[in-house]
This record gives sequence, C-alpha cells and structure tokens, in this order.
Amino acid sequence: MPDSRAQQVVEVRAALSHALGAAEDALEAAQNAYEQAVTRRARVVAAARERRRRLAEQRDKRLHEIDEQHERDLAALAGAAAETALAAAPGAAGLPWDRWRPTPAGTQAPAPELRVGRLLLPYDGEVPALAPLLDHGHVVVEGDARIGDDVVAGLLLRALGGAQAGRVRLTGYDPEQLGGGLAGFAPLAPAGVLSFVGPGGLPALLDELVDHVRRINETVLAGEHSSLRELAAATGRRPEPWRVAILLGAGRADELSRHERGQLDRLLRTGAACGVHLIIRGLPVRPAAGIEVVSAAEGDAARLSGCGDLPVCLDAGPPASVITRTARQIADEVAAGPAPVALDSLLPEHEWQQSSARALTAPLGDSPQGAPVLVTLSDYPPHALIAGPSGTGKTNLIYAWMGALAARYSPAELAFYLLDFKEGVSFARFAPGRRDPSWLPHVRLVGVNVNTDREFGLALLRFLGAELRSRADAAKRHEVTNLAELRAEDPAGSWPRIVAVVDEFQVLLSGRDAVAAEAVDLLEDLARRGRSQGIHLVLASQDVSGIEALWGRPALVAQFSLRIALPRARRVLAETNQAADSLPRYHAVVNADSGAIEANRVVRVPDAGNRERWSELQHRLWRHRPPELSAPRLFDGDAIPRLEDSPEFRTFTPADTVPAPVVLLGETIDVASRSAQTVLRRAPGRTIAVLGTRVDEACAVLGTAARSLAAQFTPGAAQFSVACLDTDAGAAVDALKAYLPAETGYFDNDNIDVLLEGAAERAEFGSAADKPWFLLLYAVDAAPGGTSELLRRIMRQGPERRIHLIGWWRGAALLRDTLGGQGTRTDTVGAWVALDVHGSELSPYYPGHGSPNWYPRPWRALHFDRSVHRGAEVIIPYGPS
Ligand SMILES: Nc1ncnc2c1ncn2[C@@H]1O[C@H](COP(=O)(O)OP(=O)(O)OP(=O)(O)O)[C@@H](O)[C@H]1O
Repeated sequence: MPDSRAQQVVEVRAALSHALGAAEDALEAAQNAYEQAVTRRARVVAAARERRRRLAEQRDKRLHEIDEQHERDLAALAGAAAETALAAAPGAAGLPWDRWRPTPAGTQAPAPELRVGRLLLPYDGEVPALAPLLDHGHVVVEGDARIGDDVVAGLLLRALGGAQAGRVRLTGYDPEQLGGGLAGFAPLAPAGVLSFVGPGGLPALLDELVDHVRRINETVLAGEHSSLRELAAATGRRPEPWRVAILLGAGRADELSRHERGQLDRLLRTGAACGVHLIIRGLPVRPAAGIEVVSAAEGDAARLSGCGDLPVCLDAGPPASVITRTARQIADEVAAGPAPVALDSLLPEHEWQQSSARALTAPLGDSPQGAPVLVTLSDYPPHALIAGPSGTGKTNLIYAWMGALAARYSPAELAFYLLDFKEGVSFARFAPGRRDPSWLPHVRLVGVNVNTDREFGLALLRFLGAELRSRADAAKRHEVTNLAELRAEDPAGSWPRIVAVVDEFQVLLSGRDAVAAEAVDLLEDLARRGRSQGIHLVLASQDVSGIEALWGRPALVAQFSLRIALPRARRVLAETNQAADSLPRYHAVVNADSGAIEANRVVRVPDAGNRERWSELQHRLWRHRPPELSAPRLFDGDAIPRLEDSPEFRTFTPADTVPAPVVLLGETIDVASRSAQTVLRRAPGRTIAVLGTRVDEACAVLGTAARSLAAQFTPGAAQFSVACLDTDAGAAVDALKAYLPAETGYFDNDNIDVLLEGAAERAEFGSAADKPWFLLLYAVDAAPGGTSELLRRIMRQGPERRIHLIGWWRGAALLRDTLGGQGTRTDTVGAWVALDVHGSELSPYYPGHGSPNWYPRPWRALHFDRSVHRGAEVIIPYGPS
C-alpha cells in the first residue's frame, strides 16, 4: 500500500510535475503570444500614426494648393477690375491727386466715370471706385459732411479737368455756406464757367435747368437722337456744354416744396441725356437708376451704391492749390476763347459758280451746332450794319465775308467798293502793293487813311448815287423794277451787285457840317433805292456813336435790316436783345431782322486775318481774273500823288497853238483818279491865286501849274516868266527850271517891276494874237510898293490878251490888298487854291454870301474856279517828282 501510496505520490507528483510543466509551457506560450500581440499592436499603432500624418500632409498640401489658386483667381479678378476702372477713368478722371493734371479730351467726350476712392479687396494693387457722371447720371453724397465735401470737390475737378475748357459749366446752390463749399472753384466765376444761385434761388435754377432740357430735346435732339452723347457720336460734334448743378442742401426732409421735388425728379430722370447732371448733398432724393449714392465715411466704412457691399476707402479731397490752379487755367482758356477756325471752311468746292441775280449769299462761319451760317444781301435784307468794339474782330469778319463772297461770285457778279475811315490800312491788302502785285479782282476801289479826307467818302457815295441812277434808267428803259429782272432783260449788260463797305463810317457822319449833311442824304437815298438795284451798303463801326449817328434817321436805319454784332457790341441789335454781351471771342450774332431777338443766329467766324491764307485765296482768284479787268483804284490819304501819274497830264502833248491851256493844280479827292484843273481861256478873270503861308504846298501847286502848262506847248509857243520874291521858295523854283523852256525869264525883288511893267503894258496894248504869256509869281505880296497897280492892270486886262497870272499870296488879306483893299471887286481872280486860309476869309472870293466849308489841314488845299464850280473842291497837291 505504501508503495501504492508512494506510487500514488509519485504518480501525483509526476502528474503535478507534468501539470506544472504544462502550465509553465502554457504560461510561456501565453507570454509569447502576449509579447507578439504587444509587438503587433505597437506596429499597428505606428502604422496608424504614420497614415494619419500622411493624410494630414496631403490635406495640408491640397489646402495650400486651393489657397494659392484662390488667391490667383482673386488677383486676376481684381486686376481686371482695376484695369477696367483705369480704362474707364483715364487721365483727369482717375489720376491720383499727387499726379493729377487736366487732360482735356480733344474732340472726344470726357470720361463719364470719375474716381472717388478705392475698393478694399485682398489684392496688392489698387482697384479704383468710380462714380458715373457726365452723360451718364447724377451723384448723391450722403454721410460724413467733411468727407462728403471732399467727394464733391473731387468729382467737380475731375469733370472739369477731363473736358475742354468751358465745356463743363457749373452752377452752385449752397445756401448753408453761401458758396463756401465751392470756394476753390471761384476763379471760374468771372469766365462764366461757374455761377451761384442765392439761398432762394433753387426753384428758379431747377426751372431753368428743366427748361434747358426741354429746349435741347426740342431743338437740338429734335427727335433724331436720344441723347447728346448719341448725337455727338453720330455727328462728331457736341453742340451743347455739360451743365453740372451742385445742390448742397441743409439735410432737412422738408427742404423741397412739391414743385421743387417734381422738378428735381424730372431732372434726375431726363437730365443726363441732355448733358444736365446733378451732384446733390443734403437734399432728399429717392434712389433710382442713374443715381450713384456715395455714403461718405471714415476708413473702410464708405460704400458706393454701384459697388454693392464692397468696402470702399474714399480719396482725400484734391489739394486746394490744385483746385485753384486748375480753375484759373480753365478761366484763362475760356477767356482766351476757342482756337480759331480756318478761312478755308468758308470756301466753296467750285469757285465763281454762283449767280448774284437775286442775292448774294455766303457763309460767315459755323453755328455752335456746326452748321454753316449763311448771310444774304438781297432785296431783303439789303444793307448791313456791323458793330463791335475795337479788337473784337470786326475787320476780320469783313475779310471773312468778302472772302466767302469773292470765292462764290465772279467779278462779273460782284464788285466791292471799300472805304476804311480807321487809322491804318486794313483794306490795302485788296489792292496791288509794292510787295504783292495781286489784287482781289472784285475790288474796284479801296480808300485807306481817309479819316481826315471825309470828302472821299462823299465822293464814293456820289459815285454810287450816279451808278444807282444809271441802273434805274436802264431798268426804266427795259421796263423792269429790279436787278434780277434787269439782268434777265439785258443779259449782255454788266450789272454786278455792288457791295460798298465803309468801316468806321461814323467818321463820315461826324460833325454837323456840309460833308456830314450831304453824306446822310446820299446814304438815305442809296439805302432806300439801292436795294432793288443791287447796290448794298455795309456800314461798320466800333463805336456806339457810330450807330447813334444814324439814330436820328429812323428811315435810314430801317433799311439796314441785316445786323451783325460782335462780342459786347452795343445798340446794333434791338434794345432788349443782349445776345452780344455773352458772345465768346471770334463769334458774332447775325440777325437779318433788324436785331429782333428771335432772329439771332450765333456764328463762329474763321480767321481771315491770316495773311498767308488770305493771299493764297487772293492769288488764286487774281490768276483767274478776266484779262480786261483793271486793278482797283487805291486812294491812300497818306500818300502824296505824283503829277506823272495824273491821267490828264499823261494826255498832254506839246502843240504850237493851244486855245485853252489847262492848268493842273493837284489831285481831286475822288473815286476816279483825276486832276483838279482850271482852263486859262482868253477871257476875263482867268487868273489863278494860291493863298496861304505854307511854302512847300504853295510851291507844289505853282510848280504843278507851270509844268502842266509847259507840257502843252512846243518850245517857243508860249512865254513863261517866273518871279521868286520869297527866298524860301528858291529851291522849288530852281527845281522847276528843268521843266520850263530855256528862254523862261527869272525875276526877283530887284527886277520884278521890270517884269510887271512889261506885262501890264502888253495887257493894255498887246493883241489877242500874241502867244500866251504865263507869269508865275511866288510871294506876290512881297512885291515892292507901287507894283499893285501893275498887278491889277495885268489881272484886269491880261487874260483877254492871253497874259495869265498865276500868283501866290501868303494870305487872303494880302491878295485883297493887291486888289485894292476892302470893298474892291474880286472877280478878276476867277480861280483860287487856298491852303492854310480859313473858309471865312475866302468869302470875298466865293459866290453868294457864304463862305466855303474849309478847315485847313496839311497837304490839302481848296480849289475853286468861278467859271465851272458851284462849290469848292478839296485837292491834294502833287508832290515833288
Ligand atoms: N475769327 C478770328 N479768328 C482768329 N483771330 C481773329 C479772329 N477775329 C479777329 N482775330 C484777331 O483779333 C485781332 C483783332 O481783330 P480785328 O482787327 O478784326 O478787330 P477789329 O474789331 O477790327 O479791331 P479794330 O477796330 O481795333 O481794328 C486781330 O489780331 C485778328 O487777327
């Protein structure tokens, strides 16, 4: 049993040991498995971490890529926006203030979009924030007052700077600050670019703007275009300026009456199409299309209605110095006026093609709308009155008109007679000159420097009067009543329309003397009857007095129904017609209805003063002139005529017998160049006295007389004796010797008595068959005492025996002494030439009880010949050869 117990123990032990071993194995296996599991877990964890890290990395990379793409897209969008904005607001519309300058858009419209600030976008560059104005809409500014002021100033400056000077006009309504809000722009006011309305002026301003819009719709757009912008695009011309009204209210809701609100709404609706724009602050306005609302605020809190919710940073206001400088510059440019237009714009495509049978029609320039303004002279209106203060372009306008006419009508259709009473030679260009031999073929007469020779004006009027009569006679013969009919009945006749231009005509009418009286009578007759005979008067004056000179003659003035007023011209239009006051430079109001307001037409006159342009036209027409056409007569009051040029003198040929020798004395002041003459027939009174103290002029007259006589006789056919009793005349007498026959006798104080005794004796005892004897006595009054009786005998009886005395007395009273003193008869002196002798002193030698109208003036004389003259004539002594 023990064995079995032991056995059992052994067996138990063995079993236990086996169990233990198995347990240990199991433990080891479990431990191994555990360790493996731990290792595996660690690997899984590590793998999981690694995967997460990789995923995160990939996500970050992708996110980064997305961010980058987003930024690129945003930048592209912002760049495009910036580019568009810069293109929409170029130059003055968008430049920042530190680089800002006006950039007037030549003939193009200024930019409609104006920069007010920048959009705040996550973008490196700048994206301008723009507000549309000109031709597009209106701007309402709300919010912060100070910043709002800056916005308004900026908009105005940009709008002004982008357009040509004067094309944007501002009107300010600022009752709170009385214009203070626009103070920097004040220099624009004198030039008319900026005007203010007072505190109570809003209704009137709104009414006026509404009216302006209505007028543009009716007369400018006239149903053909929907807006001025469209009209400008279609025609290339912008007829009306932009009008910007700045309405700065006080911010009260009840600030506008019903009427004002209605007008404001109308303007907001319809103004932009007509170039009327409003910039409004502090007035209640309902939001609507075409109105950009700027909410002014600091920093990024500002907004623009056109930019939605995007934050905007508004620009600071323009520097005050930039505003004032620009305003001054614009004002100066406006005052200086627009650039001149060229004369060529008035010329037709084909020259000399028009007939003047019914009228003379030519453009004078362009209207503000761009259409040519045609001016007509015909039965109505027949005559023109032009007025303009000195320097406003009156002469230029006459040139332009003449150029336009001369290019359209040939010289057979149109003739000009020109007279300029101004100092200067503005019409001389139409006549051949020393430097330029050409002339305007239509010009028949040019009178310059005639301001002291009003007689020349009279001569022109008399000439036209004679022409009028001859046309009226022809009309009667052909049984017609006007030029058009006459030309139809008499196609071979020469009946050009005549245009007589008298510049500064008031000089002719000034003074209450015989010249003025006759001139007015002649003018009246010409004005009344000239209309149907194709004679047209164009009177120009710079001076109100010129127009007023006519005012006492309503019948005369009424004939001048074509009125042309240059800037600031007065009285030429109707009393209430102030159109000339606001004319820009180089413009004129043309009015074919005696100045009635409704007939006003504004014209921009081209520059015809430019010599080169003018001579181009003149030369062209001159080269085409008909060969038979002679050069115009140029009467220059400053020129001293020469005897050699006298047509009469040129006809003289020496002869053995001359029954009626002609004495030339000087040039008459006349339309045709003509010499004053006295004929020394064998008849009582054929003595010529030259009276006055002026040595040169007296010598010139006596010299002319002697030379003209000598030219008519063959040597020896007439006897000449010359006595010089004043040493001052010695040189003139010496110079004369070359022209007189060799056997001429010369005498002085020492032997004058011998000459006079011989002449007196022959005067009494000679025969009519004797050859003529001409005594030329210089300073006769200096002859020794006792010779007067001899002189009287010569004068009384000499002419019958062909002895003629041509003497110079140094005063009218001295001639009287020679003749025998007060009360003696003066009819032995049948002809005289007075120099510096007053009219009243000449009455003894003048028929009737009056005396001639004569105010002595240098190098002019008064000639009277009892045998042929009714009145005395003014002459110009011929100068030395
Ligand atoms: N339409 C124009 N375009 C360009 N320049 C012009 C024009 N009209 C006038 N001018 C210039 O202005 C100046 C004055 O013109 P103009 O001599 O015609 O004036 P006016 O009124 O006749 O003056 P005045 O009576 O003193 O002679 C001239 O230098 C002329 O060339």
